Amino acid sequence: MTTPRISPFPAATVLGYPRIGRRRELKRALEAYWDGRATADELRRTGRELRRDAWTRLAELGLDRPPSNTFSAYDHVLDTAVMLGAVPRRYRDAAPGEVYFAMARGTGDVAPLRMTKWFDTNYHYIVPEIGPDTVFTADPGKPVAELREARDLGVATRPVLVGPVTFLLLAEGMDVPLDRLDDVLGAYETVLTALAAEGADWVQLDEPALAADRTEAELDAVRHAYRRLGALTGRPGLFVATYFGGIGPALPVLAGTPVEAIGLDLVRGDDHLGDLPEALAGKTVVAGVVSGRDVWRTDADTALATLAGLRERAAQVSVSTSCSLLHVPYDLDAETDLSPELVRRLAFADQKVAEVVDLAARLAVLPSGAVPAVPRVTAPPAATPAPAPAVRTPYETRAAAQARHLRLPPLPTTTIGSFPQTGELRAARAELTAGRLDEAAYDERVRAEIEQVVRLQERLGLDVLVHGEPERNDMVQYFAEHLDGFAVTRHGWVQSYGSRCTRPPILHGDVRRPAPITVRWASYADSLTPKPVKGMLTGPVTIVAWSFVRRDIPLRDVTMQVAEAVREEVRDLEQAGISIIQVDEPALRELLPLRTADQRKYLTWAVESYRHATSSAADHTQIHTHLCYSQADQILTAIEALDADVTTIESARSAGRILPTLRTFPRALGPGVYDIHSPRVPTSAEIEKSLRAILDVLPADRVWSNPDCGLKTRTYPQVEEALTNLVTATHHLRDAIEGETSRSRG
Ligand code: MET
Ligand SMILES: [Zn+2]
Repeated sequence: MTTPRISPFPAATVLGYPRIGRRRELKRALEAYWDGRATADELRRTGRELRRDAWTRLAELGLDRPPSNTFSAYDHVLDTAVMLGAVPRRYRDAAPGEVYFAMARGTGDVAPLRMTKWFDTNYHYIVPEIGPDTVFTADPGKPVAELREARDLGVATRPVLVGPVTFLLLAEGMDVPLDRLDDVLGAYETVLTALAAEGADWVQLDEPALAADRTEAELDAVRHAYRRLGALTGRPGLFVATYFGGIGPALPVLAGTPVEAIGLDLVRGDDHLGDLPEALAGKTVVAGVVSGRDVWRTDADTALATLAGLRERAAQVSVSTSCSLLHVPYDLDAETDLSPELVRRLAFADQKVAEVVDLAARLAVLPSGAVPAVPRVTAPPAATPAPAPAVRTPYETRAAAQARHLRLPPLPTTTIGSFPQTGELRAARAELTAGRLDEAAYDERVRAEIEQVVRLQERLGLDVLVHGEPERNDMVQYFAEHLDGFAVTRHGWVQSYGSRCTRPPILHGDVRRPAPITVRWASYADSLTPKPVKGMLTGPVTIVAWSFVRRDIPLRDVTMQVAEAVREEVRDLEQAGISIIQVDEPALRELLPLRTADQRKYLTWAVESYRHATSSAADHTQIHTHLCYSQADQILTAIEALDADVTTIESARSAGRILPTLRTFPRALGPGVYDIHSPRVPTSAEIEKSLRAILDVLPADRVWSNPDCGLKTRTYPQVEEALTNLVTATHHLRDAIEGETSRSRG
């Protein structure tokens, strides 16, 4: 084994940087390309410009040797799959330039790869498919090209790759994905060699999977992987970045391998600090003291104390972000509407880069051995509402009261809330924001839209109607805009997946509801029709999950404050005569802690907050909840504990895989019968088949018929056709059920 000659790791760094563009240039370029309005060359040019801007900006901010290969045309896990040659056979027929997007988005005939959330973030990655006979053929093209591209601009960079262990653990298609480790490592060796030949002195391998519970066998795989890569001749320096939490037992394992640098998330995983293994003495510790997951300014004194303490124990300490800055907006300076008091507390990506640079400078002049005392911060007392007596009467009693009150047919048909957001509606909203349209005129447009949506649903013959959510730009932001304690940004976009971005609100103070939020829209819809109209609210957990949340009081207390506001809204909807109220919690699973030991505590307060929000409802008021995205099976007990009368849940997209686990669910359920993510309209035969599969596992008197999720990303023609088919299929089965009931009554 030859010991590589490796230059010192930079004193300050970031693990990654946003890539969608300050004005969402990548989003626009991708969508233009997909619609045929732009060529592949134009798309490539946008990519090059965005990379150039990122490297230049990082250099301006004082960062030496920034990361490269953090750009992605869609997703970095997908990039890794392609780099390793793991392209499933069914995509190989796509035109050469189209294979990548075929995997991400599907083609006319082939469905895309599955997509799911990246650890406990709201970023979604494309799930690689690895089978026993996947052939790994390394293609270092992308990381090598970016390294070269940056060098041509005069910037030396550190290529970033998803690490082999995390890559395999995220893949599906094998019972024990790590069985393929040696084959994958062969491909990584080729890539590392190519990068070294191109002049990379360091390569960053991201292993966030180490922040979750890992078995002994998995830790053995980590040891094996980094011993093997470490033994490679002529390789670059290896920096293994871990993040999203402490890595516990994986730390001594990593420290026992030849990797030169180890990245630790010291924002979430400060439990590391107590027992840093001796072996770190020879390593560079890349200390993630600046949070990459939130928008708060770092407390410099606390961070400096941590860094100085670490320096006593490691060969070198580099100051870093806790994870990639992918999860925060670009630049606070672009925000002109935030209050100065709030701005003083905030840091977006560029401000965080400045923080790591500044901390590194302060650490450098701190005499060695000097460990500043950690300042004590006392959290302000919070105004948390005491949980309400969170029990409704037993389900059977409620269900009977609701049946009398609502008189719904078997297999009631409904939708999840949103209807298509038309271009006109978005334009009207933009006009309102720009001050070219007044509130009254805007409200008129919204009402007109509500009326159309109600008429459409009546025409389609749906049983429980919705108002269609036309007033909402987003299911969280809309509530944030109407609650005290939140601020919303103008340009604070964060990539959610592919070309999709969200603008998370900033929850910075005590939450209060100054006035009813949704009541007038729901009441208006209700006034137009004799059919029941379902009120539509976002649940407390989802509101906090999709916001940047204050850290001075526990998340549980923040969530209870939000729950109190939702509770007031539920009460007001009920008083306005709305007898079905849906409180959505699609993010319940997302906040689930990565470590099993922490999960129960979270689920307890999450459920408590939901029940606080909904438990004041009268017996005859039917509470619905909605969850989407797969993996609901992992938290089914908590979903049951929400105690909603009706739970609608995504099922069609994942081909009914969740159904067997629902067999014993004690209350009514609406597993989706129509995948709203696809522009393809399902036939009534297909929907009937889905419904039959549901009726195979659930009693007919507890089943609802509805799509997987809201319809706002679809077009009206698609929605009309799909819902027509949904109603036809449901009526067909309903007739059969009613026939049976009358026969058995004899
Ligand atoms: C991501 S869940 C969305 C639920 C919401 N009520 C909608 O229909 O859009
Ligand atoms: Zn949904």
